[in-house]
Amino acid sequence: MKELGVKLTELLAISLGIGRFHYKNLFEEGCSIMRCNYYPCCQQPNLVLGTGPHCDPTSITILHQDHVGGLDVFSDNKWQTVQPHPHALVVNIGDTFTALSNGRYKSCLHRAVVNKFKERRSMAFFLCPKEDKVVRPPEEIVLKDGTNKYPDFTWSHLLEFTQKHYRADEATLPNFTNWLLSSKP
Ligand SMILES: O=C(O)CCC(=O)C(=O)O
Ligand SMILES: [Fe+2]
Repeated sequence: MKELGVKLTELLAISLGIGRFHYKNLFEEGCSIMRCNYYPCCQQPNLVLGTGPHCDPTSITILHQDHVGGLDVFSDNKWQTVQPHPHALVVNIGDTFTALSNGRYKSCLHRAVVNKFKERRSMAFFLCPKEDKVVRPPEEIVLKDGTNKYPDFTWSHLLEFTQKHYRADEATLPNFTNWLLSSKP
């Protein structure tokens, strides 16, 4: 999975007009995360969310959902179902890649809903940078954009923020930025 994730960063780098292997080093030695989600059936699915609305704080998520379905993404101002496909994986951009692309790639707001009749499983692979390496967009992009939209940070700091201080939601990145700037001496 990590190999696939790193390949995806190559495609993203090409699309940004920077060197294909620009992000390779950052991720190759990173300690990525695999999460297995289990959603039991629920008598009152309208009152419950399997996973509340959030953007993944990580860089790229590669998700496999079973045939039941329940993943929604927020797009064009509404929640839209991502239909499960047995031969397809879902790839989402996370907050760290938003920062790495100076905001050109937006992290994807999503959630998982439950249903009354069928339990559901999904597996999410989160590509993470090496913990102590600095997350910073490429110089070429910052020069073109005229500004660095986010302060430099390390994945270990964002991980700490989302594990100990803040439950990931749609505003993790701006809140993390404020936390980082206010906690710096
Ligand atoms: O179960 C799903 O489809 C989504 C899970 C998810 O968003 C996550 O694990 O971060
Ligand atoms: Fe997620």
